Amino acid sequence: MSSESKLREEIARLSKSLFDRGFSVGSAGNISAAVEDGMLITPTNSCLGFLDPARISKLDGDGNHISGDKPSKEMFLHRAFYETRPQAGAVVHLHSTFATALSCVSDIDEDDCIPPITPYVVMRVGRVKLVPYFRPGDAGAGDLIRLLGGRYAAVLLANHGPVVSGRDIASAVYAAEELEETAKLLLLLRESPKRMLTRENVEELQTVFGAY
Ligand SMILES: O=C(CO)COP(=O)(O)O
Ligand SMILES: [Zn+2]
Repeated sequence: MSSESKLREEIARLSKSLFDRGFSVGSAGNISAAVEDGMLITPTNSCLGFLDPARISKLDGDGNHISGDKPSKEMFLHRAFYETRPQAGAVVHLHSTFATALSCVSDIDEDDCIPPITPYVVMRVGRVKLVPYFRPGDAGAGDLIRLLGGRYAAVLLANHGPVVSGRDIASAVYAAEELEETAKLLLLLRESPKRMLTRENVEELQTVFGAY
């Protein structure tokens, strides 16, 4: 099996895993992975639980649709990550419940909207930036992500949901899950006085495990 065929299978397998555990519902969300001559991305209006690997869309390096079903309308978000983060090999966009709930809260810190409450969010996701609301499929959100210059591996789209990049498809999926669980903790603890990780704690994690 070619490496692209394996990647197609991997996208379908991990997408189904996310769907089966309720990280995505209906036809929400999209997943992409970089390939040598462009990228693979889930088709628009497809359900992450029932992808046919052979029908996953392929775009060339300029974003032209070259094969498979019609690509996700959020291809702009995905391309913005690949263009600004050369280390990114995959991107996951979800409407996962708690991260999306947090994206609708009006008083979150735009520069650190998923603050580090436990170590794994530092180790797998890093600091998360809030991107203002755009209609789904509006290329403007991609333009804003490009303006961030690759400083964030993940962003939260206001009133919409997270977009998370990783070195490969498994890392991007794990990071999206970690972001969701952290959003859940933050909302569970919203009314409680909290002991957050300190700047020293975060720096130690970045030194030992690498910065995201
Ligand atoms: O999450 C989505 C829109 O933001 C789903 O869009 P697509 O079905 O075009 O991938
Ligand atoms: Zn969406």
